[in-house]
Amino acid sequence: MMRRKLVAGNWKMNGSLAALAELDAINDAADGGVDVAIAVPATLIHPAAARARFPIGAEDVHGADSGAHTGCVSAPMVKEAGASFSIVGHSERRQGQHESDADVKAKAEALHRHGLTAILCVGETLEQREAGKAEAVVTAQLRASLPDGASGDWLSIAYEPIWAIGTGKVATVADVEAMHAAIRAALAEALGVDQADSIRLLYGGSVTAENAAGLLHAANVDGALVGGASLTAAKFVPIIKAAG
Ligand SMILES: O=C[C@H](O)COP(=O)(O)O
Repeated sequence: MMRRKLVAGNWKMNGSLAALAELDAINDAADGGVDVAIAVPATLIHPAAARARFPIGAEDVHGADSGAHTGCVSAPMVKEAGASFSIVGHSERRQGQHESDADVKAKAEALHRHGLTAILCVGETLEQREAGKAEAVVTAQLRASLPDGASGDWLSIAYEPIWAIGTGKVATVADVEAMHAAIRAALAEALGVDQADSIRLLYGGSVTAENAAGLLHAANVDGALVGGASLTAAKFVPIIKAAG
């Protein structure tokens, strides 16, 4: 199956109204044969969506639609603001905000309920990798957080080894290919081969213009989830071009 490449940015807790000027140059690069998307802080979704000609998303949503959840935003809220997708299960939320696999599953299902798409993140710690448990940890995480009705129409999976995030340490192409093959096999077991083949698998963790081409054209790699290098057009546009 031909899966279009997706280069997604994640601004994390960075950016400002002034930073939205970066979107103008990204608009031009986003007109090619590669899907481009950027997740921004909740406060920037509305102005970013007005300025971008590609999908703008949230970095997280709550699993419920509304209620007593101080500080959280829901899928219908980010949709109203202009988001068409959200990241869920980023390790910075699994670790920093103690989110469980069940939480992540509920968040993804909330997005689907409201017609939004999801990028669901999984990844192992350095300790787990060094203990030889990386594939077991990641596939268990995936199975437990996989939403009901999972399909490539609305779901992508991002493999983000935690030790590679923001560290400048990149997984080798061989390691990424091995993990993505394990993820694809786990998806096939859960969903059947056809559904599993429809789901895009992104790699995230210190992706830059320099290493993007090798990673993006590796087997079973259908795109990238880019943190630091998505903050400026100068760094992000070459990654989009490397995917093409
Ligand atoms: O969501 C993006 C990832 O956490 C990767 O971040 P990074 O590119 O800054 O390493």
